Amino acid sequence: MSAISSWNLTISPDTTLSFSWRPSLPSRPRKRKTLVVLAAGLGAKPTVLVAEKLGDPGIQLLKTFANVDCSYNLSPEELCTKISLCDALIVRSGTKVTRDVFESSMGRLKVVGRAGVGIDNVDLSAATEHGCLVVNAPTANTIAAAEHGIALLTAMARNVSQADASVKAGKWERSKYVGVSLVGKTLAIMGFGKVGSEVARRAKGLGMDVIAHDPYAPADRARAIGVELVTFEEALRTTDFISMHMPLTPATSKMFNDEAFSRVKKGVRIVNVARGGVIDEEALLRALDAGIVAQAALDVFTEEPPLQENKLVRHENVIATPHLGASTTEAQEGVALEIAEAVVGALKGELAATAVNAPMVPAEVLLELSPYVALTEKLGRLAVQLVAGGSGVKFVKVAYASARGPDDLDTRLLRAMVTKGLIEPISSVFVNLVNADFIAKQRGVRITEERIVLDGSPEKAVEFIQVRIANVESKFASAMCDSGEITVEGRVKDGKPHLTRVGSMGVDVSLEGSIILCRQVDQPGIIGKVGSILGEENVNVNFMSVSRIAAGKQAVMTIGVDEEPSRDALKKIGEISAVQEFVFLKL
Ligand SMILES: NC(=O)C1=CN([C@@H]2O[C@H](COP(=O)(O)OP(=O)(O)OC[C@H]3O[C@@H](n4cnc5c(N)ncnc54)[C@H](O)[C@@H]3O)[C@@H](O)[C@H]2O)C=CC1
Ligand SMILES: O=C(O)C(=O)COP(=O)(O)O
Repeated sequence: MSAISSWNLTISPDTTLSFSWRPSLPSRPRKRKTLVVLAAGLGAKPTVLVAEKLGDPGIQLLKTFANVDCSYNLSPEELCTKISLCDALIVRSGTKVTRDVFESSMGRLKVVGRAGVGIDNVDLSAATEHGCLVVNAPTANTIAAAEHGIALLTAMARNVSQADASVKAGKWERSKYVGVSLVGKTLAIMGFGKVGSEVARRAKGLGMDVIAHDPYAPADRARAIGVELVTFEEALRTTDFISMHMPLTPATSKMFNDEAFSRVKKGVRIVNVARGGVIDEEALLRALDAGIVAQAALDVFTEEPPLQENKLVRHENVIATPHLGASTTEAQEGVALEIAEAVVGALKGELAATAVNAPMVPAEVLLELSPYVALTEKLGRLAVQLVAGGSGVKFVKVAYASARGPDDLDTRLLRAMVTKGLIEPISSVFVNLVNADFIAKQRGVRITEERIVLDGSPEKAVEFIQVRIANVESKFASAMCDSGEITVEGRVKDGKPHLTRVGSMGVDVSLEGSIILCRQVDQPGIIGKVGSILGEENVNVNFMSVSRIAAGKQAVMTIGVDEEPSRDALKKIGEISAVQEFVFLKL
């Protein structure tokens, strides 16, 4: 049995929302907390599999909360076998977390923690499809990677590795190892993110002219440290040194290929502490052989470790290190703590600040939206249960009535909750913020969102929310509104979710327990009859509202009940002669 019985996004009034974050380590840059809620129901201690060497402070922190299984160098098969017994997995760059891993976990794996930055070794689509959160440790190794980039840059320019090997071999080859100077040379940073900008700062200190190519980096951030952002073309054409700092993505894969090398300044020198895959290694070899690239310093390779006979590694103008960018004592300590905090937090159902495959909802937004989280899930649950069997749910509209401007209301969390409410009652999948959009798409449910713009004060985030299902029949005809859609509407009153409309009728019941919707001839005595059937069964009525469609003709009764009435009781309600239709809905 899984220690984590289920994940859900419910922030109901009885679910604790914790915003108490451990203070960042002094050595780590403070990050702006953007948060994701993934609440986990807790049973026994969860199990965390640490599949690669992780700093001791991280292991100790994990042990305060979980059973920790440190099993290094597992084969892919061994990892797949072990994973079905684990709630979380922590890896570095050496473990491929493939689709097979998620499939083999059979739903138990809830968090993958990447103890570092690059998440190209984790199949994010598979993680998302399996509702598994992926978190990384994005800041603690920045400086280490930047320092290693500078170490490689200077070592390459002065032939340190080759000269060292030569001296150790008993030689004294001073004229062979004349280097090139860095001062006054141009360095192009490819990927002006955390590592790239730290390399830029340091290179400026060495007297280099630094330019950068990064289609997504803000020019003012670059300008602030005296770096000009340029096009890829310009970077290739003008620079003496290139340093890679972009992530490996489909867009950056083999970004440096024959074509790119044909456009560089002859004799360019290249440093790569990003990922081997951003360079077409065969093309680099050709460029080195042709003297187009004078030297390369590589910390990362397409295949790690590279084969012994790898011609690039053995090339006399190449220096290589075994993916050491993050390998300083300080960085490994920081990374271990950063990832352990993230994984423990996610397992506890706290807020994940470094989620990679889920929208990150800022803390202040989350606090504000938390009452609507329960409301949206319950509206989704009610709406789908009103659909008559046989009509597939395909088109769902969620309308938010708010006086806020369109950019002032982040609805991703609420949409995910509607999806959860819609899909969970009719399937065995569980839905969370990670997989909601994927599951909806996979099941062919198109969820569109719209605004009902209200006048007035934008202080309250949402006044009311409607969930509408189009192109279906309803098992409770009165739930269809004039537009022919099943419609339920709710609002938050005193912090609690309330159902305020069904079809075109205004109702008012607190969304607790379950609901009986009943349309009857508007005549005295019906409420009493239904009440006594429920009373005989010991079913407590917690809320009731009656709305008349037409006086003396029809009325709809909405009854909130704490317990589920027996089939017999429901049958008896249906047999009351004035009752025209009724439906029991579980929340
Ligand atoms: N060798 C090692 O041990 C280490 C390697 N790394 C690698 O360095 C990479 C960068 O790390 P951070 O700076 O922390 O990440 P980051 O996310 O702060 O920066 C990456 C930058 O690359 C840019 N980028 C994305 N696509 C691009 C493209 N097509 N062309 C140019 N720029 C592009 C992004 O806009 C972003 O500014 C990581 O993804 C990881 O692969 C990071 C740490 C250690
Ligand atoms: O953080 C990264 O992206 C790195 O490449 C570091 O990799 P490592 O954790 O040292 O295997």
